[in-house]
Amino acid sequence: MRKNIVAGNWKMNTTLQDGQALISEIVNMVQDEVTGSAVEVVVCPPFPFLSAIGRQLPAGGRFHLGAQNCHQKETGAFTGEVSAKMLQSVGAEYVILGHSERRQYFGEDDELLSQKLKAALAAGLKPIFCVGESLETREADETFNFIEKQLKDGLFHLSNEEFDQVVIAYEPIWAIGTGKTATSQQAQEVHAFIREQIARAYDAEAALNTSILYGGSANAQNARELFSQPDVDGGLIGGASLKSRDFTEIIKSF
Ligand SMILES: O=C(CO)COP(=O)(O)O
Repeated sequence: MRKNIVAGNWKMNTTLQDGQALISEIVNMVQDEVTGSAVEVVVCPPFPFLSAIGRQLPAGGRFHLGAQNCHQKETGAFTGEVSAKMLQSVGAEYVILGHSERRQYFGEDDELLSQKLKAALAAGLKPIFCVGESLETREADETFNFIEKQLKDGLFHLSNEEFDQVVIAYEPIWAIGTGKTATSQQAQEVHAFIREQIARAYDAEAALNTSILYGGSANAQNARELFSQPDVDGGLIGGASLKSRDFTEIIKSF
């Protein structure tokens, strides 16, 4: 079901203590200041903090717990890895998959991501599936072709029922951590294109029902303008999710 979502991707940041202080501030601020608007908040801390941070989220409210990755297998001899089922068992509801940092630094390709998607869905997790082009691709005027291929090869193999559970995040690589946000027009253009591709691969209803988030230097100053676009249903926030005031302001931007 299409919802407004603000998700914080903490990446490899904070200690347990810093993370607990951060989430306690965020929960208090959001509870005090965000009253009416129907926006879901997903917090994605590093693996070791999931349980502890999850316990700090008020149950049954707008807060939800997410992880940043999972392994494609359910169990087994994969030293150092974490399965989707494990994440589910500590309270995670979402998992980010296909982030450009995973694709770039850990060699995750469409084939592997397809397996991870299946594993996440089988464990009852909702994937936040990321797509996005590099600066080179944008400058070569290949953005739409590139996104189309990422969706086709990575995501559109899912059944209708499986796809229903998926949130998509458009994260142009050139905007991640660079302070260079996509303009609201650039974001809207790609989001509308993604929706069109969903309609083609599934149907119009699936397209209308999918939440599509923007990520890449989204902050307290530009969130309102980005979120006002008709096909932008929220944000996947990196740096600004580590500052309680900024993250709360982004949540308040709806
Ligand atoms: O990669 C991101 C979220 O997943 C975006 O990161 P920044 O908000 O730090 O640019």
